Amino acid sequence: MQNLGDFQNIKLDATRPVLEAITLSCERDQRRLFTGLSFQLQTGDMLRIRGPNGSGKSSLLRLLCGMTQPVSGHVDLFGQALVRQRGTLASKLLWIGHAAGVKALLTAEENLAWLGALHMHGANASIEQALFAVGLRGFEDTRCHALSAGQQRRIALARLYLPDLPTLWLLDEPFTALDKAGTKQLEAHLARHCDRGGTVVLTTHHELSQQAYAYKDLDLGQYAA
Ligand SMILES: Nc1ncnc2c1ncn2[C@@H]1O[C@H](COP(=O)(O)OP(=O)(O)OP(=O)(O)O)[C@@H](O)[C@H]1O
Repeated sequence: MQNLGDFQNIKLDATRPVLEAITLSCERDQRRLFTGLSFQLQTGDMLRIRGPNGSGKSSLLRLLCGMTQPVSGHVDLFGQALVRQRGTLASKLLWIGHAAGVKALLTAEENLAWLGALHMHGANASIEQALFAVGLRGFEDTRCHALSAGQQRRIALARLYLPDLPTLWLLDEPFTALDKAGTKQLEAHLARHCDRGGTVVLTTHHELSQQAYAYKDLDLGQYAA
């Protein structure tokens, strides 16, 4: 079994953590990706997870939202073990995966209604406004197989503009396929969310603008064997 490295604790100032990783170790296909990873995130924190392809960024995000289990260690959410909150996770965190996840035969509006269904109910006006916010005005009724990769990504990201969202956002490669304007807009939206007391964890190869937000950095590549 290959050990790709140990982590140091990331010291993030804290009272009651929104999200806490406690000595997490992760394996995939009997291959050790990381060991002893610990950090805490508070309201207002933005954590960027970066590192080379295959270093375990998406795997870490999946641990943090309870989709997979660590080989050792655990994740706490709002001060309680995440595994004991399985039935209520949709109201506590929002995860957007690295694939756009849209259905080709559904329209932009239908896709967003479906993607947002875990967090909101009804409210067509909100769906329309969210699509407008990501620049898809006029594409509401277009089936997604007729949209570009960047436009499909924008549908997935439109979830971040729906009302009554959980405050903790876990985003896997959210900047993929976005143009410069879309990237800038998303950075500003994430910064605004944190300014309002939200918490964001994202994986990306993209260099975030330091001016947009004083984000924390976790470089998995530093720990690769
Ligand atoms: N579905 C899977 N089944 C088994 N192993 C997987 C699976 N997906 C990824 N892996 C392995 O887990 C390791 C980490 O993958 P992961 O997707 O977490 O990396 P990453 O840092 O997000 O990569 P990238 O920058 O390419 O998105 C890789 O070695 C990969 O081969």
